Amino acid sequence: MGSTLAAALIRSGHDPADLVLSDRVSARAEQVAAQHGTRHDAPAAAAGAADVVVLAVKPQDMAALVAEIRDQVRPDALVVSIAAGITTEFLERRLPEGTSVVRVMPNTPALVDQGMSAMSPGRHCTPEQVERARALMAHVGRVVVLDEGHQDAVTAISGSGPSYIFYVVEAMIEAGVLLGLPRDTSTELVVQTLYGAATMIRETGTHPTVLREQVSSPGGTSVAALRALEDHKVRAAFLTAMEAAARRSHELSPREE
Ligand SMILES: NC(=O)C1=CN([C@@H]2O[C@H](COP(=O)(O)OP(=O)(O)OC[C@H]3O[C@@H](n4cnc5c(N)ncnc54)[C@H](OP(=O)(O)O)[C@@H]3O)[C@@H](O)[C@H]2O)C=CC1
Ligand SMILES: O=C(O)[C@@H]1CCC=N1
Repeated sequence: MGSTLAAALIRSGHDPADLVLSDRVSARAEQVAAQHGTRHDAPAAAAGAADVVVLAVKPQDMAALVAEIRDQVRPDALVVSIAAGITTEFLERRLPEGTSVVRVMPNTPALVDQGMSAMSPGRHCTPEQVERARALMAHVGRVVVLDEGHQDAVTAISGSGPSYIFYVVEAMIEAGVLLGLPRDTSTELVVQTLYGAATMIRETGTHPTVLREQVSSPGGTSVAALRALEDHKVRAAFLTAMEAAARRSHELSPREE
């Protein structure tokens, strides 16, 4: 996710020379930096040189990373975390008093500038810093600012969301193959159907229920399929799945000693 954001910043016109990438494995940072023409450095040195520090490690690695960089973070720096489950309070307690922190949940469609990010500012952020973080994420798609209490739900819906969509796409492609279509034809049919349906929702502003009803001719094929989905409790499965994701996001918040 970190390299996706770096690539997007460069696409949007940021000078690669202004970006410094880091990874636990320095050869990996070096390789990604070479790919994008950015600089790379050890985490503490990179943080010390930055006016915006983006933390993009797994939640389980966050405490160790923050301990590594805390003495180098500039007093006027803005620290942006994209980690699931890591609260602004967790970061504020570990960074020097008064450090400005923003929690952001992005998603992988940022890779094609169609990301969805939800951001929640910490206690010390000024309105200008909130705007700066918003502008940063706006380079890779849409941004909403919301209360941090909603971040586990956001993680379940838009953060992890692409994985469910890809799963449904996989299943539909497989169904096409089962019905005798060549795999590449099935893939093209499914991908364009997904793209078309998503564009319709966005461009018409019509509720998905109405759009679904428009496809479903009385006594026809769509209702036959939708009936089977209801029989298999697919709607309930989605609700349960997203509750599980939100619960997991909450579990990833390390307990304070
Ligand atoms: N993938 C996604 O769709 C999304 C991910 N996120 C969040 O983004 C974060 C990263 O996720 P993702 O990109 O999937 O994870 P990855 O494991 O692919 O990337 C994290 C990278 O950080 C490195 N790392 C770990 N500890 C340190 C350290 N102390 N200093 C420097 N680098 C370190 C890891 O090294 P190593 O492999 O050796 O551990 C790894 O290369 C997570 O917190 C996740 O919740 C948020 C939204 C969407
Ligand atoms: O699966 C995960 O934990 C991360 C957070 C949101 C999307 N991917």
